[in-house]
Amino acid sequence: MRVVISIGGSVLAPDLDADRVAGHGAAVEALVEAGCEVGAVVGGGGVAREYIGTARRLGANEVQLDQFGIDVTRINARLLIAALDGLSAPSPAHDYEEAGEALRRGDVPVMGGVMPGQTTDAVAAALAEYVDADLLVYATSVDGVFNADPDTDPEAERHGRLTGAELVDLIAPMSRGAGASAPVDLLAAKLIERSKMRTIVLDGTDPERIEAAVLRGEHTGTDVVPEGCTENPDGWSR
Ligand SMILES: Nc1ncnc2c1ncn2[C@@H]1O[C@H](COP(=O)(O)OP(=O)(O)O)[C@@H](O)[C@H]1O
Ligand SMILES: O=c1ccn([C@@H]2O[C@H](COP(=O)(O)OP(=O)(O)O)[C@@H](O)[C@H]2O)c(=O)[nH]1
Repeated sequence: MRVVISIGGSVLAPDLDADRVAGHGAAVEALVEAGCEVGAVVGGGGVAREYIGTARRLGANEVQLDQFGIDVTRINARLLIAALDGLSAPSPAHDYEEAGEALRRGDVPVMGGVMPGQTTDAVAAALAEYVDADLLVYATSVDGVFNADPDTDPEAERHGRLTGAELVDLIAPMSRGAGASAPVDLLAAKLIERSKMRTIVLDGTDPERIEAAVLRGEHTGTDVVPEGCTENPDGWSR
């Protein structure tokens, strides 16, 4: 199975704790040992937001702010590379072609951001489409896609299963306005719909959950499945 894992910055490096990063590296290694081809995309988290906040106060424009974010995602990607112990290329891939070449060589490509105007959610969706992945996993800070923000609404209910089109419809209103927060961004949702990519959104704070979802189909988050998919094979629906 070929899988792309998107690890949010808030999940991988909220505090630059080495053990946490090592845990995510170990999860990727376990997937490779189990026979998966793995690509990883890493986000910027709170550190990126701090840089962006400071640079905004200094008068930087939105594209410049995104460049700060991209730089932080790439530094976080280097942290994951350090934890992968030679399993990956030595530096984060700059684009999808470089990542695809690494995958063909048998390495684990690790990416951060690539261009202003999007987030690493979209990078992960594009990489998954580019390498024709079987599965895309968003390891984020919330356990799936809810009908309201679970961080602020205790009544929020999780969607267990969505189609790509339903994901786009849910995310679109969340994405209006600066600073809007959503479990995946709108461009990512559109790429998932277009590519019909099987996708899981889950709480990845414990990296073993990522392993369980990929290897055994066990998770409590949200499955995004192609339109009309009714199958319930091993490791898919719960
Ligand atoms: N309907 C929703 N379902 C799930 N999460 C939501 C929703 N609306 C807003 N969110 C927010 O989306 C955020 C996604 O995680 P985020 O902190 O951006 O992590 P990451 O570092 O993985 O990108 C969470 O803070 C969550 O509160
Ligand atoms: O291809 C990319 C990826 C990231 N970013 C910038 O980097 C920030 C941090 O990335 P992301 O939001 O994916 O991090 P996460 O929320 O996963 O920690 C984003 O808000 C954008 O400003 C960007 O401009 N282009």
